[in-house]
Amino acid sequence: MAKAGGVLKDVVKTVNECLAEAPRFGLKSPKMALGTTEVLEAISRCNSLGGPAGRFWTLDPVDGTLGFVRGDQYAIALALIEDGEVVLGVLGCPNYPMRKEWLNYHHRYHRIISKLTPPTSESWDKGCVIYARRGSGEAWMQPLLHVNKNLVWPNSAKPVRVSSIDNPALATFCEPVEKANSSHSFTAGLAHSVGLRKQPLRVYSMVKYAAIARGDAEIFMKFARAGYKEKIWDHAAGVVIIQEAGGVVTDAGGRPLDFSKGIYLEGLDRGVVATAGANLHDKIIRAVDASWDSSSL
Ligand SMILES: Nc1ncnc2c1ncn2[C@@H]1O[C@H](COP(=O)(O)OS(=O)(=O)O)[C@@H](OP(=O)(O)O)[C@H]1O
Ligand SMILES: [Mg+2]
Repeated sequence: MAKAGGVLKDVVKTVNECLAEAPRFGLKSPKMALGTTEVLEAISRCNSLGGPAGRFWTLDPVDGTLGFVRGDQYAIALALIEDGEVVLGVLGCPNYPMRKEWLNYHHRYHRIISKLTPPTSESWDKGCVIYARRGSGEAWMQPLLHVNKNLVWPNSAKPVRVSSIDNPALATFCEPVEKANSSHSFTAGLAHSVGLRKQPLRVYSMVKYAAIARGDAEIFMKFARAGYKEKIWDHAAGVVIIQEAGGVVTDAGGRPLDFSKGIYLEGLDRGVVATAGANLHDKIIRAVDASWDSSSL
């Protein structure tokens, strides 16, 4: 209980610190700091079940729970959904490495490497926030700088764009780390049939979406076991970010993910396929069709 009280105090403090920053974004701050009851009341208003009409936020406070507890990749994913369409997506990726090769390393190795390689002054070591607004044709990446052990968020976002690689032999595909979350054997078969030559990049969480948007990988595939229903908060932010960065995201039938049916991606056809471009996307979708019936999914 004492611990929960401490967390609540921290939450109230953080909420008020954020509200005090509102004028920087052209919004009004409340005249007085909010008390615990008011913050709890605001939180308990979060009861949307989604659906086709209206406007709501969807938040995954820790996406990639396993990655988080292992000190590896995880994401904080926030998206705004309006009338069933994702209109804004923000992905906080606190462990996203500056160098894409580091995404491959085992996290313990990565930790050692990052200790041995001090961050350079104008660059960053790890951690970024990626965001995009529907229809803007742009996605942005704000590096998180670690200054004197504190996270600093200077206003220095850079545009990100998907990779221009469309040759499968040069493309990297990423997928969930856990076999239980997506069939590694099915994606290995697909990879072989479309001519992907590189080892899969297995990364926890929606950092996979971030990797496609940043151009650090070209393909993301997830094929969960039959009966598993994907949740909107595990995809919404990533989908709009990849699309605005120039990529393609659909289900395995080539249809857009449907965020208008409540908390699940109802009607999702087999799995999720995100790619940097249309050519890779066509190839994957055709390969799924060709091999689906003989798969055990
Ligand atoms: N059985 C099963 N099949 C498919 N998907 C599942 C399954 N169980 C959970 N989940 C959801 O997948 C989210 C983690 O997906 P990842 O792509 O990060 O997978 S992995 O951790 O890299 O293996 C994970 O998100 P978090 O709970 O936020 O970690 C779940 O929402
Ligand atoms: Mg999640």
